[in-house]
Amino acid sequence: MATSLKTSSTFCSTQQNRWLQPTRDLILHSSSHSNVKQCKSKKIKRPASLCVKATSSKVELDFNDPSWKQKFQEDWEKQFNLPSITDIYDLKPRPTTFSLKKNRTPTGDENVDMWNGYVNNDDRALLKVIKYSSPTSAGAECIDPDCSWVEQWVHRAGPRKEIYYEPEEVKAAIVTCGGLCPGLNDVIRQIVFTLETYGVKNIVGIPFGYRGFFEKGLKEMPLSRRLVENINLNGGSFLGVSRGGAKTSEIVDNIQARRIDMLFVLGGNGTHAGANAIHEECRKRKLKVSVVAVPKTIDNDILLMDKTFGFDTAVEEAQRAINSAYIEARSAYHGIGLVKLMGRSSGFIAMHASLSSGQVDVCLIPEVPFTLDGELGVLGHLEHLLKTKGFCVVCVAEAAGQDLLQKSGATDASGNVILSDIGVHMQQKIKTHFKDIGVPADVKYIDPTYMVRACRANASDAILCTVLGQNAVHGAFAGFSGITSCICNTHYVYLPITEVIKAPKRVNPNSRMWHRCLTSTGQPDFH
Ligand SMILES: Nc1ncnc2c1ncn2[C@@H]1O[C@H](COP(=O)(O)OP(=O)(O)OP(=O)(O)O)[C@@H](O)[C@H]1O
Ligand SMILES: O=P(O)(O)OC[C@H]1O[C@](O)(CO)[C@@H](O)[C@@H]1O
Ligand SMILES: [Mg+2]
Repeated sequence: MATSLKTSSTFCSTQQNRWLQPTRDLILHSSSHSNVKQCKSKKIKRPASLCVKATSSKVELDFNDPSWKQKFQEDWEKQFNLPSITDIYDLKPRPTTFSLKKNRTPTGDENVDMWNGYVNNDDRALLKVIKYSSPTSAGAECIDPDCSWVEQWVHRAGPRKEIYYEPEEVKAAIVTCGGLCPGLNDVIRQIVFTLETYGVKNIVGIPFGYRGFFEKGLKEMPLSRRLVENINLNGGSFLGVSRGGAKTSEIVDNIQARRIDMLFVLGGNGTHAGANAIHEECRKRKLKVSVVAVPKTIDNDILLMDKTFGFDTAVEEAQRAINSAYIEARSAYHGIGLVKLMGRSSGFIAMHASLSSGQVDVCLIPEVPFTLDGELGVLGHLEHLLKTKGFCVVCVAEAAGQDLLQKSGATDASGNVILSDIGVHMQQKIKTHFKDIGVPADVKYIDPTYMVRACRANASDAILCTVLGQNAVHGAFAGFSGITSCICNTHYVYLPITEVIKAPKRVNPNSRMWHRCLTSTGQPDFH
């Protein structure tokens, strides 16, 4: 049996704790009748999880081959190579116009050559820094059976000494798509500031997401440092956002008609897929356009990066809801505080808010199945908590426990599944349960919904936004396109969009972070 896993995310093999993360499409060959699985082509006996085939690059890894590591790294290099407008055009670079050095030489020329503040195109950052000694190490991400150390380098972000656009001739556009997220205005602001520093004069905002490219009556907004100076003081998006309308061809017609040279796209998974489609279409039409994305989502569900901007702020806001639930529960006789937090496909906000607040007794996330009823169910544990400590707080991620609910089958304008309401369901179940067993319980349910994202970025997000926004502009001037500006392993890097959109990032139930959360809540397994 060959199972094609169209994902670059860590995926759990048949053996728990054994996680593989070669960021490419993988084919897992397994024999259906035995626990010992074989690599189909080589007939090598080893667990299924260790038979890895990189289909996208047609490189099959055979770990008995002494040069497998070199092959892996060559393949990695190809995968993470940054697409550039120089791939389709024979372009001559020019010296950059970006310089922070204000001192001038006696002749009045900027002393650009002497300044060493540029990033070399060959600079790299390491994506992973832990050497796991065994696949059974907590959170291990292994490539081969011995969990060998393999360097996985990605391209360092920042200003280059040479650029591929004449700033005076550039028209740059910014668009914000998907749901709101703290920090959108900070990124818009920094993109504008940095473009102006290069000398760009023609900067426009596209209103209301991708819709602004084709909806009649929506006009582009001229942007300048003066106009965006204070927009970071408010949440939301200065340009507006929207979902739906994935009309790549029309969008690119519009880009062509408006003579846009650089497009900065702020958004989540969907937006990145859209940005990559625009980049591909521009390439097909041989347009000299750089499409650069900046990963935005409170959900923190984009692959490979430490975090997306807005996530920290959302967690901080979520903490306030948890604190209110705690105070309500603590002050009531047999109080049960229940908080539902956003996260379309992953439990990062719930896990981090539970950890940071320290007030949560039970944290439920979509990555870890649970039951409500029965001996091992959540309700029984709540009974125990009321008996032993008199009150409790539950934090549930919106995508958790969907298997317990009827599916609506509905989708939003972008095609995202509309989730059934686990918060309301749990509230009812808890009330009914305690009524049935004749134990008083005072349930206080809080759903902070949009409050966690319709706010201004906190300090750490504001800094992240500043760096990512600036680097997005540096990336475009360096000629890259189809890339995203992000933070990996604490360093600022560029990744090809294709590598980050293969699947949504999800909480690894074998990670130390989830285990830390369990230690903090003290909750048992609920299944
Ligand atoms: N596969 C795709 N190809 C092209 N465009 C897409 C694709 N998926 C989504 N889009 C477009 O990207 C935009 C944003 O998508 P979506 O609503 O899924 O938000 P998102 O970027 O994932 O952010 P959020 O984290 O808020 O969900 C929409 O206009 C949508 O039409
Ligand atoms: O803005 P909308 O369409 O209500 O979408 C809400 C969704 O957007 C997010 O805030 C970001 O993806 C999710 O956490 C949530 O499920
Ligand atoms: Mg999305």
